[in-house]
Order: sequence, then C-alpha cells, then structure tokens
Amino acid sequence: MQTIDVASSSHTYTITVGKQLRLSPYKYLPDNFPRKKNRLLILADETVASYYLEDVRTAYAEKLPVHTYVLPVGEEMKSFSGYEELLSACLQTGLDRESAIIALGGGVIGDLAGFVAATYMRGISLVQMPTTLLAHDSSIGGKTGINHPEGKNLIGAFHQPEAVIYDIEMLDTLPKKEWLCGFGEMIKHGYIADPQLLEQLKQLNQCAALTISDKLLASSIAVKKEIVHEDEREQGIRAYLNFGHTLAHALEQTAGYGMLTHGEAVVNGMVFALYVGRRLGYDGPDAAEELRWLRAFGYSFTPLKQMDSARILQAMKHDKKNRGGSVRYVVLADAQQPIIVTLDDEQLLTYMDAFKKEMEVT
Ligand SMILES: NC(=O)c1ccc[n+]([C@@H]2O[C@H](COP(=O)([O-])OP(=O)(O)OC[C@H]3O[C@@H](n4cnc5c(N)ncnc54)[C@H](O)[C@@H]3O)[C@@H](O)[C@H]2O)c1
Ligand SMILES: O=C(O)C(=O)C[C@@H](O)[C@H](O)[C@H](O)COP(=O)(O)O
Ligand SMILES: [Zn+2]
Repeated sequence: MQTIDVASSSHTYTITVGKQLRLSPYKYLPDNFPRKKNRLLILADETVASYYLEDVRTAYAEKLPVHTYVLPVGEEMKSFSGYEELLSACLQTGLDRESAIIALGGGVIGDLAGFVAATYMRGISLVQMPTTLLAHDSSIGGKTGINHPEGKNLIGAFHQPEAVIYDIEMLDTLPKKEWLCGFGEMIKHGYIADPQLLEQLKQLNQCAALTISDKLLASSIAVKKEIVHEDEREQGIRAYLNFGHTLAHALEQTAGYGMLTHGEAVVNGMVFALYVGRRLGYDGPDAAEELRWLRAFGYSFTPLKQMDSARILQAMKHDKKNRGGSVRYVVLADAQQPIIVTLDDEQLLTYMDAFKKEMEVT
C-alpha cells in the first residue's frame, strides 16, 4: 500500500493506493470523517455498480447512513441533464452541508459527482474512489465539471476531495479499451515530465499490458501530484497537464461525446502537438517516430486522419487555455520541456492539413 499527501489551499488530503481498500474505506479517510458527517451518497455508473457498489455500500454502512444512486454509463452523463439528475438525487436523499458524496467510478463519475459536490448547497465533501486506470489522473487535483455541447469541460469548479481511495484490485475487471485509455494519460505524464516513465511504458508488451506495476502507477501519480501541488488552479504550469488536450477535446466534441475514449483522443492530440512543436522549430520528440510505437501499443490514429480541420479549429476556439481569442497550445521545446505557444488560425489549419497528408505516407 502507498500513501501520498497532496496539499491544497483548503486542506491536505491523502491518496491511498492498494488492494481491497474498498472493503474498509474509513481507514483511509481523515480520522474525524465519520464524526463530522451525517450521511453519505455513493454515486456510480451501472457497470461499476454491478461489480463493486454492494461492497462499498456495506463497508460505509458500518458507521453512517448510506444512500446510493446509479447512473447510465458514459461520457454523455457529464452533461446538464446528468448534473440536474444528480442534484435532484442529492435533494431527495436529504443531503445537507454535513453530508458527503462518494464518487465510485472512472473519470466521468469523478468529474460529474465532483461538480455536484462542489455546487450542491455551495459545496459539500467529496471522496474520490477511482475505478479506472485513467482515474489515477482524474481523481487527483480537484478539477470537476461537465461538458457543454460546444466544448469539453467548459462548466466546472475546482473542488478538492477529502481523500482519494484507489483500490487497484478493481482494475481487474477493466476492459482492454479502458486500459489503453488510462495508459494515454500515463504516457502524457512521461512526455511532459518523466523520461524513465516514458521509456518503461514504451517497453511494455502491449498484449500483456492489462495490468500496471505499482512503480509505474506511482511515477505517474507523482507527476500529477507535483504539478497540482505547485499550481492548484492552473495559473501557470498546470496547463502542461493539458498536453495533447486542445486537439483531444476538439476531437471528442466533434465526434460526439463518448465516441472516442478520452485517453485515445489525448494520444492523438499528443502526436499532433509533437508535430506542431517540430514545425515551430523546437527539438521535442519526432511525431512520426512516436506514432510508430504508439500504434504498436494499440492506439488508433483514425481520428487524426479523419479530422475536419475547419470544424476542429472552431472547437479549439472554446479551449479554456485560450486568451483574447487566440489558441494557446502546449508543445515540447525538448524532451520533457513543455511550453505554451500561441498559434493563429492559419497556422493551425496549415499544420492540420499538412499532418493529415504526411500521415498517409507514415
Ligand atoms: N478531472 C480531471 O483531472 C480529469 C483527468 C483526466 C480525464 N478526465 C475526464 O475523465 C473522463 C474519462 O474517464 P474514464 O476514462 O475513467 O471514463 P469512464 O468513467 O466512463 O469509465 C470508462 C468505462 O469503464 C467502465 N468501468 C469503470 N471502472 C470499471 C471497472 N473497475 N471495471 C470494469 N469497468 C469499469 C465504465 O463503466 C465505463 O464504461 C473524461 O470525461 C475526461 O474528460 C478528467
Ligand atoms: O489536471 C489537469 O489540469 C489536467 O489537465 C488533466 C487532464 O488529463 C484532464 O483531462 C483535464 O480534465 C483537462 O482539463 P481541462 O481544464 O482542459 O478541462
Ligand atoms: Zn485528460
């Protein structure tokens, strides 16, 4: 078992990573948690609920009244309607300011339940219990939110959890597609900050990759933790965690939410960002070379090949990193040296079109 403390402006919380934690969650919460709360609402999607909700409900019910609410699966739930549905569930359950929400699930439940916790009665306690590999990223750092039809994560709040309880035994039931999705964010952490992590991920035999070593997971969590610790509200370096995301979010929005996994979209976005970096004259990794190992690892680059440059540009215009109408893009000045550059529309269109042509010969 590993524990990592994350200091935020409101409080310090602990991330605990281990097996079977879901069976005794109180051990991993702040000591005063059961005394200070009057009831809990556990939120999960249908798939996660079918595997783990009963274990988690029973464990929490040892000390507090527990309610549960189960949502349909998918990114579509990170929407105004999903948000409204959960707020109504909070009201019907009688949650008040001494209650807490337990987000049991992947990044969709984490972001959505987190935003409900951030805004219900102007904010109540949140515990993150991640169940996907991707959620080693989404459960840390307090970004919560929902999508707008015009763009990903455009509505949200920073709301730090009381604890992150990561029972990695739950990853045993994760399908291959979701492993690939989660590896996407680990690869991102490697590209922006940790060469050893990146190298070890490259060495993984993709076929055997439906598992994760404690060491690799810890390295990836460490990258996220260090950055959010230094820049909780994305005033500066936290934007580096958005490497690959300007295009990823545009691809997700234009394809229709839920059509691509977030991690696969990020991998597509990172390869394009590497290409942009080189076109600007920087010395980061070569996009074509990286694309080869990423393809062998299992990623599809069809989204990049098929992107409609004009629509993608429009979607990028809503990115939260933009200032004064200009698109700000994370590229690598060199290996593990992210920087932000400002790109004009012509440049972006030129790079997207050129990249698609070059992809055809790769
Ligand atoms: N807040 C952040 O910092 C942050 C970071 C990265 C991604 N995100 C967001 O996270 C979301 C993606 O999260 P995700 O990839 O975890 O998606 P998800 O929550 O939809 O989970 C993916 C799929 O796996 C299933 N699943 C979850 N846990 C399982 C388990 N243990 N066993 C079997 N099946 C399981 C789910 O039912 C779903 O079908 C996106 O909306 C993205 O924008 C947020
Ligand atoms: O924690 C962050 O900061 C990140 O950017 C992590 C990303 O992996 C994540 O997808 C995040 O939700 C994107 O943030 P957004 O501000 O672009 O919505
Ligand atoms: Zn992401």
